[in-house]
Amino acid sequence: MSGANPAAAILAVRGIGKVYGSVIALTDISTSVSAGEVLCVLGDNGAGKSTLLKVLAGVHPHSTGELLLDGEAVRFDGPRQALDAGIATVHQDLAIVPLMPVWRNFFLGAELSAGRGPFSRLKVAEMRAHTSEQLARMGIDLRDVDQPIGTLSGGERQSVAIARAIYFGARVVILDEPTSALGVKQAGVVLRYVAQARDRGLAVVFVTHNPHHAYPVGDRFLVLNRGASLGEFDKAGISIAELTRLMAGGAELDTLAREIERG
Ligand SMILES: Nc1ncnc2c1ncn2[C@@H]1O[C@H](COP(=O)(O)OP(=O)(O)OP(=O)(O)O)[C@@H](O)[C@H]1O
Repeated sequence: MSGANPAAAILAVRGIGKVYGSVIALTDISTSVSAGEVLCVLGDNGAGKSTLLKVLAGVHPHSTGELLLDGEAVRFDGPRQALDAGIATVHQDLAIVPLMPVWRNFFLGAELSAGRGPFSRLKVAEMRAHTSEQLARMGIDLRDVDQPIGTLSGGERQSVAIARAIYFGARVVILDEPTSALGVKQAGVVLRYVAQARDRGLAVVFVTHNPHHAYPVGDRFLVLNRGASLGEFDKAGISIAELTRLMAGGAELDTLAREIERG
């Protein structure tokens, strides 16, 4: 079913489970992602996608099973520790300051400066140049890195966030529904940069409920349903029609269609 090679994986989970009080959010999930690969995590509302993402990103500790980084079992104390280990998450609602220039947002919280204390000054020219260079490397063609980031399209903003994660040393990028609020064309923009990240050797975890966005860019597809795995598939092992049907709970939809058919 799946051609995953856990031995080569940067990040993996083995039999992971997560409970919130009495709510079982995940049971017995195993998967992995390697450099230069896109793992798509698919599922309907409440399937457990966000919970898996939070375990991978160090936001919530897992309740059972193992989280493996470069083959070693780890337990992150928080998202900072995961980030230091090279696991970056790009959230759907990006933490940006819309009125600030693109370059300022690119370096937000990690500004380059010279000197100390009251005499320190921001290295503005360098930050501008680095931003332009990094965006160009991702094939992101912005007219001007001085324009407020709020003037970019949603797809471009997500793409800048991906480029930023790579620049600051991510080996694994977790994308949390990056295309769900976007139209077809803008989603295409983001998918192109997901492929760029993969081609630059990153391990990408792409969380989505849209199989049409996942399929073109994914190498493997983990389908979740009510906290359990419905299976993990190589692209060669599943068609987009099958993936869509599996996600939507094919049999349930067929029954519904029969029920609401006109007599
Ligand atoms: N902090 C929490 N406390 C209690 N239950 C939670 C918590 N977070 C998630 N859950 C429950 O865990 C289950 C899985 O939720 P999760 O958010 O991971 O699903 P999801 O696939 O990301 O769904 P969606 O696409 O709607 O965001 C749900 O039943 C949800 O109600």
